[in-house]
Amino acid sequence: MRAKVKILDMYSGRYSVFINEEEAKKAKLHPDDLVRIESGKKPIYGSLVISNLVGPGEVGISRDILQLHSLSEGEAVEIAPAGTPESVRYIKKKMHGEKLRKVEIEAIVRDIVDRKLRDIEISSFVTALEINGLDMDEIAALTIAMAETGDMLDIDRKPIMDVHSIGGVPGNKTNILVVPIVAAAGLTIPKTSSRAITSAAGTADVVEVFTNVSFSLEEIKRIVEKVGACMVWGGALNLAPADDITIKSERALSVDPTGLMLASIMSKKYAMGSQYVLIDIPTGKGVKVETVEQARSLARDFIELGKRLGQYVEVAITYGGQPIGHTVGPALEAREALSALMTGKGPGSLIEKALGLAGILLEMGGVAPAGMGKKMAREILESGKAYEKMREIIEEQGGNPDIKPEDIAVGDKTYTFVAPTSGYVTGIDNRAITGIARAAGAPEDKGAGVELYVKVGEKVKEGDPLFTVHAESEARLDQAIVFARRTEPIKIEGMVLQRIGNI
Ligand SMILES: O=P(O)(O)OC[C@H]1O[C@H](OP(=O)(O)O)[C@H](O)[C@@H]1O
Ligand SMILES: O=c1cc[nH]c(=O)[nH]1
Repeated sequence: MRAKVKILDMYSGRYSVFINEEEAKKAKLHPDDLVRIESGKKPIYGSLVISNLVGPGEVGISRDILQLHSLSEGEAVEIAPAGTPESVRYIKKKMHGEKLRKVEIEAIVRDIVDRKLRDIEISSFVTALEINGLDMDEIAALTIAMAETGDMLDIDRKPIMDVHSIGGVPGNKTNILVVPIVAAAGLTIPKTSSRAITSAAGTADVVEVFTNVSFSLEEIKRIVEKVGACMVWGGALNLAPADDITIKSERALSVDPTGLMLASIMSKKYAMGSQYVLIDIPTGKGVKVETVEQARSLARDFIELGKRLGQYVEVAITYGGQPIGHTVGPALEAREALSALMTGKGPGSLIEKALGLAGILLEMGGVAPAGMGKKMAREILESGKAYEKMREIIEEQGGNPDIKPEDIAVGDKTYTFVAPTSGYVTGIDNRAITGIARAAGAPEDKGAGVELYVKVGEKVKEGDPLFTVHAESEARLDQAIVFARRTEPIKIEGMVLQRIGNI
């Protein structure tokens, strides 16, 4: 059918194409059908919404589509049902546990990027990967397809360093310290991050509290050539564009299938032209990797994948048994990271992890002798050079370099949980802490999150504050309180752990 474009002032979070009820009946189109819009340029695919927001002879376009395609009000286009793409058959193959061929993986990725696959099909792909996994041939094919369906950064500098965490541990604002330390040592580090996947705050969500994170590739190039570093959101660029689309399904399901995680991380590194990559694998109870053996096996996969992509990869297995630092949630984490950069001091878990990772990168990049990287990283942090570099990054990315931790607003609806008994903190449940922060509204509500007053091993007295939940609305705060009461986020025990009766 022929129709005139009507731009609808809305974002639906997907490619939505609106058609009037009468027109849909005539054209035998049904809600959520995949339709193709032909305008003489690249065809656009979207899911059908039947609505009287548009009149007969009109096709409504949500603003999501206009982010990557140019269509103008009143433009004449042709709408047709698109039919099920062949790649759905390949997704079903993976559902049944079969190995996918390179061409099949390429077809899935292309169809994700072209929006020929709808949310339900993408979620099915993510679920099939969570259950049946991918072998290294499939992972390498997926990584290259994800990178090559997008743009590639070409910076004329050497060496190009990069760091990426597989995430999962709450409060992991570590790379916000690592990047400026490494750049202050003169190395180039164009860092891209994703938004939260399973956590309450991805690095991109936290950095966005200080400054912009959405840039074009040309802008990134300019920023990196000027200050040697950036801290940007991968999803804003047309860089491995399938990544951010699959992450939406992963976030909704709170899963991060291993093969997809490897491809997600390494496709972004490949597209940024990174030559030396450090991967952080937080390991411990309640995170993505629970044992050191599993972490070693995943480390080998990252190193092998790096070899196939021509990248030198090292891996740090880090302690992830409890949250990093004392804050969880974008604004709270931004405060803690900024304060650590300004003063060179902060919670041991944050400072030691950041210095450890930065030290490895300084050695990998050849600016610190073997074994001396951490010491050099500490000097850079404590001398204020890392903070100066952070100010430059914030400014180049359009933020206020003079921002202070206390300028950052956190959710003013609060509730503090106290110790029900005296004893020792014997465990902090990572999943429960993330769940509370997410129930409070993080990462979308930047001020939402959890502030922890105790860490494992500390002694507490009955009534001592354990943690405060921050939210931006009373309703969200209530949800977080209910969630917290259903779980046991902080375990307190005396020296007698259990009493076994004589029965
Ligand atoms: O913890 P979850 O949300 O599962 O993982 C996502 C986070 O992990 C990575 O961290 P970084 O950018 O290397 O610091 C991602 O980029 C993202 O910020
Ligand atoms: O960028 C990231 C980080 C963790 N897991 C992913 O899938 N991507």
